[in-house]
Amino acid sequence: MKKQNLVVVGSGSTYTIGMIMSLIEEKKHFPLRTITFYDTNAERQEKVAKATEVILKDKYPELESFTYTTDKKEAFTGADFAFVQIRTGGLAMREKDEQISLRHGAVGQETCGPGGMAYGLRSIGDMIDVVNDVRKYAPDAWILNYTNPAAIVAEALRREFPDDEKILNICDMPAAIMVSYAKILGKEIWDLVPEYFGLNHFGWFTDIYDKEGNRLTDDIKRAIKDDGFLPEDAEIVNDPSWIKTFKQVETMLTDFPDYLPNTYLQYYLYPSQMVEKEDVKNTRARQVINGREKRVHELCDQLISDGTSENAELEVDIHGCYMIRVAASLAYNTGDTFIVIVENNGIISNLQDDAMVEVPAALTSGGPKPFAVGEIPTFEKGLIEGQLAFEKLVVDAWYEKDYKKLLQALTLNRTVVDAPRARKILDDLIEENKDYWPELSSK
Ligand SMILES: NC(=O)c1ccc[n+]([C@@H]2O[C@H](COP(=O)([O-])OP(=O)(O)OC[C@H]3O[C@@H](n4cnc5c(N)ncnc54)[C@H](O)[C@@H]3O)[C@@H](O)[C@H]2O)c1
Ligand SMILES: O=P(O)(O)OC[C@H]1O[C@H](O[C@H]2[C@H](O)[C@@H](O)[C@@H](O)O[C@@H]2CO)[C@H](O)[C@@H](O)[C@@H]1O
Ligand SMILES: [Mn+2]
Repeated sequence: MKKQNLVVVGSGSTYTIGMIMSLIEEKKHFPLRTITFYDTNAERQEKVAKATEVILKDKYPELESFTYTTDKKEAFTGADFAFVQIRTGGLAMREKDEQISLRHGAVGQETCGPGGMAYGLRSIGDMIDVVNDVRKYAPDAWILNYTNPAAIVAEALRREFPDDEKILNICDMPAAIMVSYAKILGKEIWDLVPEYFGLNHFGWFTDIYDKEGNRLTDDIKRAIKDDGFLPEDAEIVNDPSWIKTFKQVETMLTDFPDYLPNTYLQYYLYPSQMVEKEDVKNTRARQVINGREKRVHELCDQLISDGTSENAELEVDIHGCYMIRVAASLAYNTGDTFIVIVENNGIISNLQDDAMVEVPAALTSGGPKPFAVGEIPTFEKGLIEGQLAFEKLVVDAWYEKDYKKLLQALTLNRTVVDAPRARKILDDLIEENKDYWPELSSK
């Protein structure tokens, strides 16, 4: 098995330590020769890198080298895989997005509605730069992207790099949901075979099977209706916000029983209820700053001062394992099935070809081979087409620097709807995003 050279882009991320633990857990499936960290923020990167050094010394002694750098050439030369997880504007800008939306009575969320639009307009330029930089020094590397909003980023990268067949955008949410299904069924996530369709953070499981072909969908639906639904992945199992989110699946399933929903549909199906639950002074970004970010930084400080990982609480999570299993399937041509984001081209037969859809695909060294979904029903198709138009308008607006298209996008979005409200939100977002968005043409 060829050992891989991995570069983590955005290595100062709050997810990096979990990713490292997952790389250690999964070393049989995805053995590494080298790990390199790349980040634009040297200080943020250094804390995570120094803690990573301690963990790797204890748990990955066979690794040939671990380095961290802010130099692109040094980072990307020789890479086989780039795992990309950047956040342009940081959690501080996420908080602004969420607060502005909420102040105008709309859902304040990282990737949905106005927050998703604002974040998308910040991410696109940096993501295009990252791909160009990786390609300059590692023309054949796989670029696996987690950077959000993945739907908007994927659409922009599709337009910018139409011939690049080694960029793959993925999301861990369907996998995190499957971890909960697996728990209900008394199985492992990797024993389950999903049938799923939609856009990123906007989709449905139509069926779940086991590897022997037994259909388990009704068992899962029954269990959710009888006992409710809870997160089970280590990263979110005790998080009150995620517990609330998973509980909402039961309501969605009662109202719309045909398919098992992605948790993110709560923001589009119950926007008023979501707004009522939120506190503008303590949106999700603030909870993450005081929660995951603080916890990860304290853990790094402890590892660095102890010089050993013996006493540290280190956990493997689905976020890291999912990315790694995807990479292993691409690297070693195993053809395993994962839910990934690809260009439609007839997969969903009654949806436009140029949509970036989230569907199961067999991952081979020749890339993802998605399975046909066929025709989808009117309700889900209608919802998807509205959301897709929103996403495409946002990317149009970034390229064309067009205010009008952003107003159209927000007005179309189910979390906003009202045109005067869309305009107020947009104007406030423009003010706060001066350093990140392109300067927009005429109002
Ligand atoms: N696709 C998914 O399902 C999924 C799941 C979890 C997180 N994410 C995404 O992963 C990303 C990281 O999340 P986080 O909460 O850990 O954020 P974070 O702010 O903690 O980390 C992001 C890191 O990226 C660095 N960075 C910013 N711009 C950069 C650039 N141009 N080049 C290199 N590095 C850069 C920052 O300095 C920071 O260290 C976000 O985009 C988040 O939305 C996606
Ligand atoms: O609000 P946050 O920052 O806690 O989460 C936002 C992200 O939520 C999803 O990722 C989950 C993931 O599904 C779960 O397995 C675990 O690793 O936690 C993550 C969140 O903490 C979503 O898929 C991402 O796109 C969001 O960025
Ligand atoms: Mn996601």
